[in-house]
Amino acid sequence: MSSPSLVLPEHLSLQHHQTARDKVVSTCRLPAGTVILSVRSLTSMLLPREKGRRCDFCHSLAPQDRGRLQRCTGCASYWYCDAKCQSLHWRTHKKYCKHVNAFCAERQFDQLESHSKLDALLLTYVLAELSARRTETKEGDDLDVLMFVSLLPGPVEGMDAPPTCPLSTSHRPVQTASELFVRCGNNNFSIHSHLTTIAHGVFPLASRLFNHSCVPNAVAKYRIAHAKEAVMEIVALRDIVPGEEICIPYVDPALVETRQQMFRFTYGFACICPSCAAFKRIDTSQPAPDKAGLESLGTSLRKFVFQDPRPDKTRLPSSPVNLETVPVEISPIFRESCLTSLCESFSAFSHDGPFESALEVGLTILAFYVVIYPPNYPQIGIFPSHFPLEPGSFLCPPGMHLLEMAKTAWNAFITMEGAETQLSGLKLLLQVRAFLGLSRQIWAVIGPEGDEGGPLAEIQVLERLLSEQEPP
Ligand SMILES: C[S@@+](CC[C@H](N)C(=O)[O-])C[C@H]1O[C@@H](n2cnc3c(N)ncnc32)[C@H](O)[C@@H]1O
Repeated sequence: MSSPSLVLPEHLSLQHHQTARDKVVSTCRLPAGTVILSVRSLTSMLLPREKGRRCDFCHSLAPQDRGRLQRCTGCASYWYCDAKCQSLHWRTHKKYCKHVNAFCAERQFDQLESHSKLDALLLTYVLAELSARRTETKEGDDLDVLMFVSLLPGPVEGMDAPPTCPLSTSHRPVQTASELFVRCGNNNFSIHSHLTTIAHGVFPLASRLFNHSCVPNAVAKYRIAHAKEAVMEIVALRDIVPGEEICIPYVDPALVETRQQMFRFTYGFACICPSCAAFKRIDTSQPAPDKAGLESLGTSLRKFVFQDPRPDKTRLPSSPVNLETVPVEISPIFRESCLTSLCESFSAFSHDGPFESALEVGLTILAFYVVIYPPNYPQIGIFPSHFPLEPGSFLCPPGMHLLEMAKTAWNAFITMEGAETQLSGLKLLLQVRAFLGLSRQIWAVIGPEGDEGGPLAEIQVLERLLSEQEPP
């Protein structure tokens, strides 16, 4: 399918890519924090666990000051902030409102696996959106639709499209459900708020432009606002030089083992980057390290990354460290099961104590992230109960690791027993300040995203508490 002509902002240009058709490069220097592109979704779909908590149109949380969300009286299965969001959604929702409950109750839908149910609903929404646009334009497809149907198909070509909900419309899209379905899997983004996935969305221009990198120089964030469709913003993580390709991560780079499968099965390519090549040095046919092995690898990793493994001596490295530079004897710690155990321990210790153990394990996780993620990556915390992941989704709650470390050091400080010295208290306060400072630096680059509040608001609260402890 030929591509519609692209009108790009002046700071971007499209060039040929050896295997991924095209790539987008910067035409000038783009400083860290630049919003490189801002685009609205063609369509988006709330995840089932968010239904009734968030508006089906704008995805905002139920407003606390205005009480509960309002239900669609037609199907009673879609919820809105108010009449404004409902009427904005009605242009597409009216096409399946009458049929959606019966469709979801049918055996054919009910027997699908949960990821296929999501595919079926997303495909229904794409069909409803295309049909609404045909009704509105009467002249054929608009640029967004042409862009979507010109996207590279994923590796599901030849696979049957899932069943879709019948639509009430006299303007059916000209494209078949299969033609659209093969472009949904590899061109579908997880919309997140404070790093928690809340919805999936299709953003054709972003899909057309950005290839994947395991060490990306940009990331996608989302702006959610009442009565507006979700907006994706692509933000530069570091200064990008003229002529440099701009890439985003399609999967969480911390998934060093499963990311290869996701590239192959969801996106249809094999990643040959240096980080993926370095992972091949690890013999995954061997059992993963046991508890004692993990502890000793953790100490070695902290020593390698921070020079001094003691929590109060932590300094981030001045020169870049990455998977390629990690000594091969430490590299088994990058097995995914190790990260899961570390995160489980951190979660338990930082909740119930002992906080010193939480800080030690937390530092090992931080060392892991410093190796895996590029600078200013919003340090995604890991939540082990989210395994196994849906393809293409990111590891999400409980939020940014550095902020969790600051909170843990704060909790250690406020629960200190009388016998502990003033010096220990001072050391803990220094740690709170150091972790908060690093966290603030990252969020200053990323900027506001998702719902109101979030990490920036939490940082402010902790900064205030900290200032009350310090002499004026
Ligand atoms: C969202 S599209 C990227 C846009 C694409 N460059 C274009 O010209 O339309 C995703 C597809 O691009 C290809 N792709 C993206 N990143 C890649 C990479 N790092 N290496 C090889 N292929 C890649 C894969 O075929 C993938 O399914």
